[in-house]
Amino acid sequence: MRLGIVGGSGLYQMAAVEDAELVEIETPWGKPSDSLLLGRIGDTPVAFLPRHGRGHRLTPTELNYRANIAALKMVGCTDVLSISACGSFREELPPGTFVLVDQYVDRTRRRTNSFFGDGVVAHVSLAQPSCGSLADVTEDALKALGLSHRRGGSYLVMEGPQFSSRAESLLYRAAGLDVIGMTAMPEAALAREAELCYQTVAMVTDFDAWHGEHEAVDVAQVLEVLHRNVANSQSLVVAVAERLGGRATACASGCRTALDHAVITDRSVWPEDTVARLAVVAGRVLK
Ligand SMILES: CSC[C@H]1O[C@H](OP(=O)(O)O)[C@H](O)[C@@H]1O
Ligand SMILES: Nc1ncnc2[nH]cnc12
Repeated sequence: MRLGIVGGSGLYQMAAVEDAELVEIETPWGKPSDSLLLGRIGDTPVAFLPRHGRGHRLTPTELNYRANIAALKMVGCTDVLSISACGSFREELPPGTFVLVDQYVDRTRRRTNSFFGDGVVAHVSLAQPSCGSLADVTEDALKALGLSHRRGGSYLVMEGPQFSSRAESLLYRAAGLDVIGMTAMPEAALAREAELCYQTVAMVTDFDAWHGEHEAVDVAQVLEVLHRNVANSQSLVVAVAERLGGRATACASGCRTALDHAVITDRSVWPEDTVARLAVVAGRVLK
Protein backbone atom coordinates (compact mmCIF):
# COMPACT_ATOMS: atom_id res chain seq x y z
CA MET A 1 0.00 0.00 0.00
CA ARG A 2 0.95 3.64 -0.16
CA LEU A 3 -0.87 6.73 1.08
CA GLY A 4 -0.97 9.55 -1.44
CA ILE A 5 -1.24 13.06 -0.05
CA VAL A 6 -2.26 15.90 -2.35
CA GLY A 7 -1.34 19.17 -0.69
CA GLY A 8 -3.52 22.14 -1.54
CA SER A 9 -2.98 25.87 -1.18
CA GLY A 10 -0.53 26.53 1.65
CA LEU A 11 0.61 22.91 1.96
CA TYR A 12 3.74 22.54 -0.14
CA GLN A 13 5.99 20.61 2.29
CA MET A 14 5.68 17.48 4.40
CA ALA A 15 8.54 17.60 6.90
CA ALA A 16 7.27 14.46 8.69
CA VAL A 17 8.21 12.22 5.74
CA GLU A 18 11.18 10.00 6.64
CA ASP A 19 13.65 8.44 4.18
CA ALA A 20 12.41 11.08 1.76
CA GLU A 21 13.40 11.24 -1.91
CA LEU A 22 12.06 13.45 -4.68
CA VAL A 23 11.05 11.50 -7.76
CA GLU A 24 10.22 12.85 -11.22
CA ILE A 25 7.38 10.92 -12.84
CA GLU A 26 6.29 11.02 -16.48
CA THR A 27 2.80 9.60 -17.05
CA PRO A 28 1.02 8.79 -20.34
CA TRP A 29 -0.79 12.13 -19.76
CA GLY A 30 2.36 14.14 -19.16
CA LYS A 31 4.02 15.39 -16.00
CA PRO A 32 2.29 15.93 -12.64
CA SER A 33 2.36 19.34 -10.96
CA ASP A 34 5.82 18.70 -9.47
CA SER A 35 8.14 15.91 -8.38
CA LEU A 36 6.65 13.47 -5.86
CA LEU A 37 8.12 13.19 -2.38
CA LEU A 38 8.33 9.48 -1.60
CA GLY A 39 9.11 8.11 1.84
CA ARG A 40 7.26 6.89 4.90
CA ILE A 41 5.49 8.24 7.93
CA GLY A 42 6.01 5.60 10.59
CA ASP A 43 5.15 2.27 8.95
CA THR A 44 3.10 3.84 6.16
CA PRO A 45 4.72 4.45 2.78
CA VAL A 46 3.61 7.84 1.46
CA ALA A 47 3.78 9.97 -1.67
CA PHE A 48 3.30 13.72 -1.32
CA LEU A 49 2.36 15.94 -4.25
CA PRO A 50 1.76 19.69 -3.92
CA ARG A 51 -1.25 20.18 -6.18
CA HIS A 52 -0.31 23.59 -7.57
CA GLY A 53 3.42 22.81 -7.72
CA ARG A 54 6.03 24.08 -5.26
CA GLY A 55 5.76 27.86 -5.19
CA HIS A 56 2.08 27.62 -6.30
CA ARG A 57 2.63 28.00 -10.06
CA LEU A 58 -0.52 26.40 -11.55
CA THR A 59 -4.09 27.71 -11.57
CA PRO A 60 -6.92 25.23 -10.89
CA THR A 61 -7.64 25.24 -14.65
CA GLU A 62 -4.01 24.67 -15.66
CA LEU A 63 -3.50 21.68 -13.36
CA ASN A 64 -2.89 18.37 -15.12
CA TYR A 65 -5.31 16.38 -12.97
CA ARG A 66 -4.86 13.20 -15.02
CA ALA A 67 -1.08 13.27 -14.64
CA ASN A 68 -1.38 13.94 -10.89
CA ILE A 69 -3.68 10.97 -10.23
CA ALA A 70 -1.84 8.68 -12.67
CA ALA A 71 1.50 9.53 -11.01
CA LEU A 72 0.12 8.63 -7.57
CA LYS A 73 -1.20 5.34 -8.96
CA MET A 74 2.12 4.64 -10.71
CA VAL A 75 4.08 4.93 -7.44
CA GLY A 76 1.76 2.41 -5.79
CA CYS A 77 -0.79 4.57 -3.99
CA THR A 78 -3.91 2.75 -2.83
CA ASP A 79 -5.40 5.59 -0.78
CA VAL A 80 -5.34 9.33 -1.43
CA LEU A 81 -5.96 12.05 1.11
CA SER A 82 -6.59 15.37 -0.58
CA ILE A 83 -6.12 18.52 1.45
CA SER A 84 -7.87 21.66 0.19
CA ALA A 85 -8.63 25.19 1.25
CA CYS A 86 -12.29 26.12 0.86
CA GLY A 87 -14.89 28.81 1.46
CA SER A 88 -17.87 28.10 3.72
CA PHE A 89 -21.60 28.60 3.09
CA ARG A 90 -22.52 27.98 6.71
CA GLU A 91 -22.25 30.00 9.87
CA GLU A 92 -21.56 26.78 11.79
CA LEU A 93 -18.52 25.99 9.59
CA PRO A 94 -16.23 28.95 10.38
CA PRO A 95 -12.61 29.39 9.28
CA GLY A 96 -10.38 26.69 10.76
CA THR A 97 -13.02 23.92 10.49
CA PHE A 98 -12.01 20.71 8.69
CA VAL A 99 -14.81 19.25 6.56
CA LEU A 100 -14.74 15.62 5.48
CA VAL A 101 -16.39 16.14 2.13
CA ASP A 102 -18.65 13.33 0.92
CA GLN A 103 -20.34 14.92 -2.13
CA TYR A 104 -19.40 17.25 -4.97
CA VAL A 105 -21.30 19.50 -7.34
CA ASP A 106 -19.09 19.98 -10.38
CA ARG A 107 -19.44 23.40 -12.01
CA THR A 108 -16.08 23.32 -13.79
CA ARG A 109 -16.09 24.04 -17.53
CA ARG A 110 -12.58 23.79 -18.92
CA ARG A 111 -11.08 20.51 -17.68
CA THR A 112 -10.53 17.06 -19.06
CA ASN A 113 -12.38 14.87 -16.61
CA SER A 114 -11.68 11.27 -17.65
CA PHE A 115 -8.82 8.91 -18.46
CA PHE A 116 -11.12 7.16 -20.92
CA GLY A 117 -11.96 8.05 -24.52
CA ASP A 118 -9.96 7.46 -27.72
CA GLY A 119 -11.83 4.25 -28.40
CA VAL A 120 -12.34 2.88 -24.89
CA VAL A 121 -15.47 4.18 -23.15
CA ALA A 122 -16.12 3.67 -19.43
CA HIS A 123 -18.68 5.05 -16.99
CA VAL A 124 -17.85 4.74 -13.29
CA SER A 125 -20.34 5.59 -10.55
CA LEU A 126 -19.86 8.81 -8.60
CA ALA A 127 -22.98 8.32 -6.49
CA GLN A 128 -20.70 8.05 -3.45
CA PRO A 129 -17.53 9.80 -4.66
CA SER A 130 -15.61 9.62 -1.36
CA CYS A 131 -14.21 6.57 0.42
CA GLY A 132 -16.16 5.95 3.64
CA SER A 133 -13.36 3.82 5.10
CA LEU A 134 -10.69 6.48 4.54
CA ALA A 135 -13.16 9.01 5.98
CA ASP A 136 -13.52 6.81 9.12
CA VAL A 137 -9.75 6.81 9.65
CA THR A 138 -9.51 10.56 9.00
CA GLU A 139 -12.40 11.34 11.33
CA ASP A 140 -10.74 9.29 14.06
CA ALA A 141 -7.52 11.27 13.53
CA LEU A 142 -9.38 14.62 13.66
CA LYS A 143 -11.06 13.59 16.92
CA ALA A 144 -7.78 12.46 18.49
CA LEU A 145 -6.15 15.79 17.56
CA GLY A 146 -9.12 17.74 18.92
CA LEU A 147 -9.52 19.61 15.63
CA SER A 148 -12.82 21.27 14.91
CA HIS A 149 -14.41 19.24 12.11
CA ARG A 150 -17.56 17.96 10.46
CA ARG A 151 -18.13 14.55 8.94
CA GLY A 152 -19.89 14.96 5.60
CA GLY A 153 -20.41 18.01 3.44
CA SER A 154 -21.05 18.96 -0.15
CA TYR A 155 -18.32 20.86 -2.02
CA LEU A 156 -19.15 23.07 -5.00
CA VAL A 157 -16.28 22.94 -7.47
CA MET A 158 -16.03 26.17 -9.48
CA GLU A 159 -13.74 26.86 -12.40
CA GLY A 160 -12.02 29.95 -10.98
CA PRO A 161 -9.51 31.44 -10.80
CA GLN A 162 -11.73 34.40 -9.86
CA PHE A 163 -13.77 33.94 -6.69
CA SER A 164 -17.59 33.84 -6.90
CA SER A 165 -19.86 36.81 -7.25
CA ARG A 166 -22.13 37.53 -4.29
CA ALA A 167 -25.15 36.30 -6.29
CA GLU A 168 -23.43 32.98 -7.04
CA SER A 169 -22.42 32.61 -3.42
CA LEU A 170 -26.00 33.23 -2.24
CA LEU A 171 -27.33 30.81 -4.83
CA TYR A 172 -25.02 27.97 -3.72
CA ARG A 173 -25.84 28.67 -0.08
CA ALA A 174 -29.59 28.63 -0.82
CA ALA A 175 -29.11 25.30 -2.62
CA GLY A 176 -27.90 23.82 0.67
CA LEU A 177 -24.26 23.35 -0.26
CA ASP A 178 -21.61 23.48 2.46
CA VAL A 179 -18.27 24.58 1.01
CA ILE A 180 -16.69 25.85 -2.20
CA GLY A 181 -13.30 25.35 -3.83
CA MET A 182 -11.71 25.06 -7.26
CA THR A 183 -9.86 21.76 -7.36
CA ALA A 184 -11.72 18.69 -6.07
CA MET A 185 -13.10 17.91 -9.53
CA PRO A 186 -12.00 16.23 -11.67
CA GLU A 187 -9.51 15.00 -9.05
CA ALA A 188 -12.11 12.88 -7.20
CA ALA A 189 -13.59 11.51 -10.44
CA LEU A 190 -10.17 10.51 -11.79
CA ALA A 191 -9.26 8.87 -8.48
CA ARG A 192 -12.41 6.76 -8.81
CA GLU A 193 -11.51 5.79 -12.40
CA ALA A 194 -8.04 4.81 -11.14
CA GLU A 195 -9.70 2.72 -8.38
CA LEU A 196 -8.08 4.73 -5.58
CA CYS A 197 -9.74 5.30 -2.21
CA TYR A 198 -10.05 9.09 -2.12
CA GLN A 199 -11.09 11.53 0.59
CA THR A 200 -11.03 15.33 0.56
CA VAL A 201 -10.35 17.17 3.78
CA ALA A 202 -11.45 20.73 3.08
CA MET A 203 -10.20 23.32 5.51
CA VAL A 204 -12.43 26.38 5.75
CA THR A 205 -10.50 29.61 5.22
CA ASP A 206 -13.34 32.12 4.64
CA PHE A 207 -17.09 32.74 4.25
CA ASP A 208 -16.87 33.23 0.48
CA ALA A 209 -18.97 36.23 -0.63
CA TRP A 210 -22.43 35.74 0.97
CA HIS A 211 -21.83 36.82 4.55
CA GLY A 212 -23.01 40.31 5.47
CA GLU A 213 -20.66 40.69 8.42
CA HIS A 214 -17.46 39.30 6.90
CA GLU A 215 -15.45 40.75 4.04
CA ALA A 216 -15.78 38.81 0.78
CA VAL A 217 -12.96 36.30 0.34
CA ASP A 218 -9.54 37.39 -0.93
CA VAL A 219 -6.17 35.65 -1.08
CA ALA A 220 -4.80 37.52 1.97
CA GLN A 221 -7.65 36.14 4.10
CA VAL A 222 -7.14 32.61 2.80
CA LEU A 223 -3.37 32.71 3.40
CA GLU A 224 -3.74 34.08 6.90
CA VAL A 225 -5.99 31.17 7.95
CA LEU A 226 -3.85 28.66 6.06
CA HIS A 227 -0.66 29.78 7.78
CA ARG A 228 -2.35 29.50 11.18
CA ASN A 229 -3.49 25.96 10.34
CA VAL A 230 -0.67 24.44 8.31
CA ALA A 231 0.69 22.67 11.40
CA ASN A 232 -2.80 21.20 12.01
CA SER A 233 -3.01 19.91 8.43
CA GLN A 234 0.41 18.32 8.76
CA SER A 235 -0.48 16.74 12.12
CA LEU A 236 -3.63 15.37 10.54
CA VAL A 237 -1.71 13.69 7.72
CA VAL A 238 0.69 12.15 10.26
CA ALA A 239 -2.21 10.92 12.41
CA VAL A 240 -3.92 9.33 9.39
CA ALA A 241 -0.68 7.63 8.31
CA GLU A 242 -0.13 6.33 11.84
CA ARG A 243 -3.63 4.91 11.98
CA LEU A 244 -3.16 3.14 8.65
CA GLY A 245 0.01 1.58 10.05
CA GLY A 246 1.20 0.37 6.65
CA ARG A 247 -2.12 -1.28 5.75
CA ALA A 248 -4.46 0.01 3.05
CA THR A 249 -7.95 0.86 4.31
CA ALA A 250 -10.29 -2.13 4.37
CA CYS A 251 -12.36 -0.32 1.77
CA ALA A 252 -16.06 -1.08 2.11
CA SER A 253 -17.05 1.52 -0.49
CA GLY A 254 -16.07 -0.39 -3.63
CA CYS A 255 -13.41 2.15 -4.69
CA ARG A 256 -10.94 -0.58 -5.64
CA THR A 257 -13.41 -2.39 -7.89
CA ALA A 258 -14.94 0.72 -9.47
CA LEU A 259 -14.07 -0.48 -12.99
CA ASP A 260 -15.57 -3.97 -12.64
CA HIS A 261 -18.63 -3.10 -14.74
CA ALA A 262 -17.65 0.31 -16.12
CA VAL A 263 -16.10 -0.40 -19.54
CA ILE A 264 -18.82 -0.58 -22.18
CA THR A 265 -16.70 -0.77 -25.36
CA ASP A 266 -16.50 -4.22 -26.92
CA ARG A 267 -13.02 -5.57 -26.39
CA SER A 268 -12.81 -6.58 -30.07
CA VAL A 269 -12.54 -2.87 -30.99
CA TRP A 270 -10.22 -1.64 -28.21
CA PRO A 271 -7.42 0.33 -29.91
CA GLU A 272 -4.05 -1.09 -28.88
CA ASP A 273 -2.43 2.29 -28.18
CA THR A 274 -5.34 3.40 -25.94
CA VAL A 275 -5.19 0.16 -23.97
CA ALA A 276 -1.43 0.59 -23.58
CA ARG A 277 -1.87 4.15 -22.27
CA LEU A 278 -4.66 3.16 -19.89
CA ALA A 279 -2.65 0.26 -18.44
CA VAL A 280 -1.19 2.34 -15.61
CA VAL A 281 -4.61 3.27 -14.21
CA ALA A 282 -6.99 0.60 -15.52
CA GLY A 283 -4.74 -2.33 -16.41
CA ARG A 284 -6.66 -4.57 -13.99
CA VAL A 285 -9.73 -4.64 -16.25
CA LEU A 286 -8.13 -4.12 -19.68
CA LYS A 287 -6.44 -7.50 -20.08
C1 LIG B 1 -5.63 30.44 -2.55
S1 LIG B 1 -7.37 30.64 -2.62
C2 LIG B 1 -8.03 29.67 -3.97
C3 LIG B 1 -7.38 28.33 -4.19
O1 LIG B 1 -7.30 27.65 -2.94
C4 LIG B 1 -7.88 26.37 -3.07
O2 LIG B 1 -6.86 25.50 -3.54
P1 LIG B 1 -6.71 23.97 -3.08
O3 LIG B 1 -8.03 23.30 -3.32
O4 LIG B 1 -5.63 23.40 -3.93
O5 LIG B 1 -6.33 24.02 -1.61
C5 LIG B 1 -8.97 26.61 -4.11
O6 LIG B 1 -9.48 25.39 -4.64
C6 LIG B 1 -8.27 27.48 -5.09
O7 LIG B 1 -7.47 26.75 -5.99
N1 LIG C 1 -14.24 31.12 -1.19
C1 LIG C 1 -13.52 30.32 -1.95
N2 LIG C 1 -13.92 30.02 -3.21
C2 LIG C 1 -13.19 29.17 -3.97
N3 LIG C 1 -12.05 28.60 -3.58
C3 LIG C 1 -11.61 28.88 -2.36
N4 LIG C 1 -10.51 28.45 -1.70
C4 LIG C 1 -10.53 29.02 -0.49
N5 LIG C 1 -11.62 29.82 -0.33
C5 LIG C 1 -12.31 29.73 -1.49
